[in-house]
Amino acid sequence: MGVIRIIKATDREQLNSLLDKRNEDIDQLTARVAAIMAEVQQNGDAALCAFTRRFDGANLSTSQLKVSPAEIEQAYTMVDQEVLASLRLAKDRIEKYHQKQLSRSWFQPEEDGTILGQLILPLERVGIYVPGGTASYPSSVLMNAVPAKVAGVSQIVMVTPPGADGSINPYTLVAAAEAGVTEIYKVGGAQAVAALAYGTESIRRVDKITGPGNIFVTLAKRLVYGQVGIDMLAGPSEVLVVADSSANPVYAAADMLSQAEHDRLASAILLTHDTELATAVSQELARQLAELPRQEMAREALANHSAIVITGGLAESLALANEFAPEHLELLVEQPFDCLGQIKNAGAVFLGAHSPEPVGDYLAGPNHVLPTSGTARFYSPLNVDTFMKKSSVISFAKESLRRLGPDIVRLAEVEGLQAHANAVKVRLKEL
Ligand SMILES: NC(=O)c1ccc[n+]([C@@H]2O[C@H](COP(=O)([O-])OP(=O)(O)OC[C@H]3O[C@@H](n4cnc5c(N)ncnc54)[C@H](O)[C@@H]3O)[C@@H](O)[C@H]2O)c1
Ligand SMILES: N[C@H](CO)Cc1c[nH]c[nH+]1
Ligand SMILES: [Zn+2]
Repeated sequence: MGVIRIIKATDREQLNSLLDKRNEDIDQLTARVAAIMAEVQQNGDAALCAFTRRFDGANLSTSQLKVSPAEIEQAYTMVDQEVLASLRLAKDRIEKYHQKQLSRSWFQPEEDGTILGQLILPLERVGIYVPGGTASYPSSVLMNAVPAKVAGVSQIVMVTPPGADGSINPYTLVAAAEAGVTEIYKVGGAQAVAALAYGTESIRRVDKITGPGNIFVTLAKRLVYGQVGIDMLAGPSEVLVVADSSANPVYAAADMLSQAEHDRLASAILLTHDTELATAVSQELARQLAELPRQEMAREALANHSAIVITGGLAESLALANEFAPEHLELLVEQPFDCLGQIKNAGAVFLGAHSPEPVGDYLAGPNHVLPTSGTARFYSPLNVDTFMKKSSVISFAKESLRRLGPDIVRLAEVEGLQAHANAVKVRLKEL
């Protein structure tokens, strides 16, 4: 038995267990997450400090939850200048890409003077979750804060778990300063999501929570949805590689491991009709895995949430990819653009041998906060619209009401809503 199982696409039972497993853990953990959130709702900052001690090992007083300007200044003295330049390059590319998404309010006049339109406005106060449990994620700071800034959000509140010494990774802090984050709090997990949703003594509640995180963060966002807005469910990372005989097994394995190393619950799947490639990728995975610092985590992800699936051909691989609706879909095939028209469900699609998934994680430009667990069936990547909301605008001219009023009255009466009809009738009498 290798580091990953090889199954046949005709083995529906195995395939279903792979698909269902994604929700198994979710059901088991929801109660635990709900209990954490109830505690924050009742005890505010004191609960935040207690959970931060328990889960992150950091002993913070309530007055230390908020990152001070001095801590940000100190972070700038600690970072490598080359990395800072790379962060700035990434920020620029992400900003340029997201500027293309910005929609503006519009107004459409009609001939008789009626004006219809849409106000498109930024949200006022958003909370961005930046993961920080087992790795640090300055890239996720940029992916959240840059589109928020492009949208025109004035208050961008960041939460991220501290290390055991109570500090935040300096690159995370510097990325936040570069991207225009306005408040930063040292708290992570479900407790941070609860604080953003309900508010505590030191964290004022927000209008919407965005950002990725582990299963605890993702379930917490699901629980507060409705009380606040959320972007999507962006949980443990996933990559699904569709490969034909032209694919390089070294590349396929490296790309699968790039996501497997995120989390024990991460998933890396290869769909191919070439059995020789399947064997070569399996061997490569074992070889490359042995050299990774986070091999323990990646090994678990490969063993429990991943597979190589042998399909009957490229068409079947693509159909199955749509069924998985993965966060990241890589097309390691000879003619990737020929496949694009058949893709229905994927957070992001990476075409060809020179588009490994980490290109998108860091600086291609598109957002790396993407839907997981099959939710790419209905969710989109984080984008500028996530940080905006719309109001319809209706200014009816006298002539429009005279002409269309009788239709409104008929439609209201057929619904049995006489008061609605009357609001038009009292005016029609005078027109
Ligand atoms: N889908 C996306 O767009 C995307 C993007 C980047 C990262 N990710 C994912 O983000 C995640 C980052 O995970 P992470 O763990 O490193 O950081 P994280 O910040 O998401 O989670 C760390 C927090 O989890 C909580 N936690 C840990 N164990 C707990 C337990 N037993 N009970 C209750 N709470 C507990 C703690 O509060 C801790 O502070 C990974 O799953 C990665 O794949 C997803
Ligand atoms: N692959 C992650 C999204 O699932 C994003 C990320 C950030 N840093 C590295 N990777
Ligand atoms: Zn990644």
